[in-house]
Amino acid sequence: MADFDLVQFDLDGTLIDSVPQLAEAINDMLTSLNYATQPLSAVRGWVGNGADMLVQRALTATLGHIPDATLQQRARGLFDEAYASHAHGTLVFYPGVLGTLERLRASGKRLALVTNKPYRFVPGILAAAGLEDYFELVLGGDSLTEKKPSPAPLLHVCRKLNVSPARSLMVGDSENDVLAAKAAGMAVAGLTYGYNYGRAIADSQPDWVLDDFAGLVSILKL
Ligand SMILES: O=C(O)COP(=O)(O)O
Ligand SMILES: [Mg+2]
Repeated sequence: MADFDLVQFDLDGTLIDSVPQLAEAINDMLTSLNYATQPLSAVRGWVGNGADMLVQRALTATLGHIPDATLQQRARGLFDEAYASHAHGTLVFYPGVLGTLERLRASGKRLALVTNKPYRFVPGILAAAGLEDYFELVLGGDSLTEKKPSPAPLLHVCRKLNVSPARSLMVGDSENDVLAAKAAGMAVAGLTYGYNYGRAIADSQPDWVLDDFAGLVSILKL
């Protein structure tokens, strides 16, 4: 494997456990619509394809069928309103994340963040987490016309930062991260502790399977 100059990180389920805040927002949305709330464990299985899909999956589980466009749009507005107030709630990093990011930064690795979360929520979350100065470029799921599993955002970062995909490593918890990286011609490390629709990340065959974020130190030969 090549040496890597650039590391692109996923956010939810990789750096922070954001399901508690997402579940609060989903349940505020459901309550506003006079539906019963959903358990955290269910919400965990719906994360990965951005806010529209999260809302659609929650409504589909509640109604027993896919919501019509009017309800979907109304629910998405309610979700956004609720998530804006919950997103910065007690943020929980996974073990090893802060120390490892600091070590990567100190070693001169270039770092970027590519999440499927709508961009408008991301700077506030990074600031609340104290991560606002770590990433040279931050993309949300709606920053470009395509989100992961499309390789487009990962390739966009490579182009903008002038680093070839072959010298870039993707780090994520979901098959969307692995598929995007493989399609971009990038190596990828998959973390086992995040959200992958309840499936094992190893099934997507990332180049490395890590139980612990600090495992990046040896992949990056620090
Ligand atoms: O918002 C999502 O669905 C997932 O976000 P992520 O890409 O940071 O894991
Ligand atoms: Mg993720």
